[in-house]
Amino acid sequence: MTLVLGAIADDFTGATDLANNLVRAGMRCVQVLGVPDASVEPSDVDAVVVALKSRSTPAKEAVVESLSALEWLQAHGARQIFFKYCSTFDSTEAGNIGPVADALLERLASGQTVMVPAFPVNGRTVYQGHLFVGDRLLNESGMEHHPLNPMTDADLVRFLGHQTPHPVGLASRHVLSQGAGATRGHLDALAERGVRHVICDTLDEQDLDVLAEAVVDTPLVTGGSGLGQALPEQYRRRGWLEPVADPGRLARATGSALVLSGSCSRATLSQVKHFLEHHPGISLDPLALAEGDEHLAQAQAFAREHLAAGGPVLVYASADPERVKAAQAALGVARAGELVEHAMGQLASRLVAEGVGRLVVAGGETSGAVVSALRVRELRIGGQIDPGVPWTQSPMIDRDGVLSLALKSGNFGAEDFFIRAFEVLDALSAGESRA
Ligand SMILES: Nc1ncnc2c1ncn2[C@@H]1O[C@H](COP(=O)(O)OP(=O)(O)OP(=O)(O)O)[C@@H](O)[C@H]1O
Ligand SMILES: O=C(O)[C@@H](O)C(=O)CO
Repeated sequence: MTLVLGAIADDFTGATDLANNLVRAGMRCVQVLGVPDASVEPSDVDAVVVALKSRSTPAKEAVVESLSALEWLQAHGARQIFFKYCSTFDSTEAGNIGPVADALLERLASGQTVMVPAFPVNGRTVYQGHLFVGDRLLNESGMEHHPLNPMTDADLVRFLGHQTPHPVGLASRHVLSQGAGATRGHLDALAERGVRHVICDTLDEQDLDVLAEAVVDTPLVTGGSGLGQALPEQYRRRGWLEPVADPGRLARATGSALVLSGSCSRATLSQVKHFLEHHPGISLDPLALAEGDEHLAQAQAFAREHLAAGGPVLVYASADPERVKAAQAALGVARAGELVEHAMGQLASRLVAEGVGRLVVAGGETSGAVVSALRVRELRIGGQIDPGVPWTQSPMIDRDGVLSLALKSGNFGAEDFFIRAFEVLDALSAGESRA
């Protein structure tokens, strides 16, 4: 089977976000977790999104994994490659976006790629190369407190310049406003001057359409999921896609309802607060996790009791910046994160074994830890809960039935997300397959 699009996502929620937009724009798409074996054949799909957990790993590891994903996607004929990173450009100065993009370009023998992080429906826009979250610059949006990759510079041309030895350029709104032809011409002119990475301004969906038309024939595109919502129309115009009746249909969801939250992003903190006003929840503290198994056992017992009473129930490590900093000062940044992620993975596998069948996970790294612990290999994408977050399903590993999973990016979703997600799932599995 020849793929139209092969995507490599640097975290699991980001992969789901992109897959969601591709499905909503009419592509048949599957999300695989990790690089599949060479023998795995994608069938009846136009796109595969390979979800990696490479956002916060050392750059060399991220490059090796991304190239291995590329090899698999190329072996299945992908016409275009999409490197998906966060709409808030999450990475450290020594981080992975530049090195991975450079390595992919080299392997694809291509001289240039666009960088389009914007996702306007979720308030991520780029103007004069500066990334905004709503009406705030990235570095004043709360992202400056991110536990793993605090974002302290909104100027993406400058920031990416720290991550690549190659020149970084800009396609400004002024250029985009002249249409796809002018934008293509601008990119070509930059390429002639050796500009390898082009940060693209994007204010709205129309800008995404212009960009998609300008780059549909380039071997590599990079960005957030916004570009993924615009590319399928360009593929259709080229006759590469068949019409699909309902690419987001899900099976009936069963089992009890659990929320695991390891995200400390602003949106998640308000979702945790809102959930706790209506349903039971228990917090996990990395300092207590470091002392032994007792703390995790208590959380598990609490969740089990409330799941038996009907659920939904929440287990959360989500904490405000001061508490996160205190844990990191005592344990180190990596160790604090690992303790929480390990605990979330353990809870997920134990509680799913006991009957949880509907699971919401908040946070990309947290989602990576949870789906790895659950040994989930592939996700079918269903209807959307909020922009960027669909319900997905995977076969249960050790028994019959399906596990319904919603992997929520830290800053996505309305305040009532953790509660409404289960209502949306009920509606989806009652036969209304699109939210
Ligand atoms: N109380 C805490 N103290 C220190 N670290 C924590 C705490 N709670 C969670 N963490 C860690 O913070 C990190 C949060 O990253 P994660 O990717 O899960 O969320 P996010 O960044 O909000 O989501 P996304 O990447 O989807 O935007 C994880 O490594 C998690 O283990
Ligand atoms: O692009 C986004 O904001 C999300 O899909 C994401 O990557 C968060 O982890």
